[in-house]
Amino acid sequence: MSTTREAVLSALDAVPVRMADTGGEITAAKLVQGLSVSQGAVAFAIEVDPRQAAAMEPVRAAAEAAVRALPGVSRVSAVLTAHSDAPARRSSQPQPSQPVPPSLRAGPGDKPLRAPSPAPSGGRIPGVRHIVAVASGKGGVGKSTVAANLALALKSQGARVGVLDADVYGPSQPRMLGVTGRPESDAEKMILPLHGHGLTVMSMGFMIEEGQSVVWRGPMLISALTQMLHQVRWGTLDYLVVDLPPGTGDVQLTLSQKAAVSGAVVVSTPQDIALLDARKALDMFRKTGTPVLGLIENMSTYICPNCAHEAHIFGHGGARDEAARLGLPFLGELPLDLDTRMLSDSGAPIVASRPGSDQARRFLEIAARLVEAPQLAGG
Ligand SMILES: Nc1ncnc2c1ncn2[C@@H]1O[C@H](COP(=O)(O)OP(=O)(O)OP(=O)(O)O)[C@@H](O)[C@H]1O
Repeated sequence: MSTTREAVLSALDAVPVRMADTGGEITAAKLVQGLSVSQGAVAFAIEVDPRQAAAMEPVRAAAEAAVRALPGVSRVSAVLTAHSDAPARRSSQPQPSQPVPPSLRAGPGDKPLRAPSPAPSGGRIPGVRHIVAVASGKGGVGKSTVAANLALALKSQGARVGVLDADVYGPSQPRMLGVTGRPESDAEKMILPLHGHGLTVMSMGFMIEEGQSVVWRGPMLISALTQMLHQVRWGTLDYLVVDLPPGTGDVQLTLSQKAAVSGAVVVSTPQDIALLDARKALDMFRKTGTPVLGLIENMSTYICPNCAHEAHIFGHGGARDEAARLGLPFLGELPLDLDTRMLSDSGAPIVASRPGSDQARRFLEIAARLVEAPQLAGG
């Protein structure tokens, strides 16, 4: 028999939350948002003041454990969330009764942390040899497409590869890799990732309902990303490819703080404006001490499928020139290609579904150049 909403709320009513300002106590049930109970699978968010998010992690864990202990519960997903700035305005702020690890504390006044701090256990994920971040200065340049196909190209070289979709604002790897479902957790409360096309996959998209919008603030992002890095059974992997959100924000910074990243690949289209943004991404990696393994130019040219004429719609060669200017490796260029778009958007990326195509060959060449990076040679 599966559990009911009432049973879940009553379990959460037994989880105490101490208020920071009054010293009084409420229960986790009072902070629960978006409770969904379906055939033994329970999901909910705990709404918190963004400034208290990291400190509320023990409350989240206790709430999750209380619900998991109910008869008829097969899966539990509990996340911390903040909706707009409402909780920040509340006079009574919740406070956990357990100490918070300094590495998870938010900066004063909800300001994002600015300087990298040491990651737990040196940021290494047991069993994972290399973490490779795929980044872009702006959205829509094909970063997720490149991340998925690059992961598949590395796998086709015989490597064991995982994909962590850290694009919290628009997780697209579930759709691109055709992987759906909710991850379960094991007896040690480690999250069990899902699998698709031979890749081990974890995405924020698995934790939220499709079409649901989640308002994330800095400390929540830190908590969610840290969990996805260090509380997932990644197993033995040669490469964990991390699909970052576009731009230069808290997720990028957190990854460099919480994980031993071997290096980053920056994807850009050739337009000046995209390159301008790519420069900002490169500058961020320089400041966080993350090696840049190379640049990729996507949507580089358009090759007419009928007459093979090559048109330079967005200009051409800008990323190659930029790489040369900065003394960084240029990993390759990928033309605009209808199959690439259709196959990625339908859950069967071109490297997996058309391995003999010209575009798949380009991804394989890019992967071959990437693994030559000195940062990926050892470990
Ligand atoms: N080389 C390409 N040829 C044709 N379509 C492409 C190519 N690369 C990406 N696309 C398409 O462009 C769209 C945007 O790609 P994608 O989602 O990978 O971009 P992104 O940079 O990750 O975007 P965001 O981070 O803003 O979500 C998708 O529909 C994708 O299929």
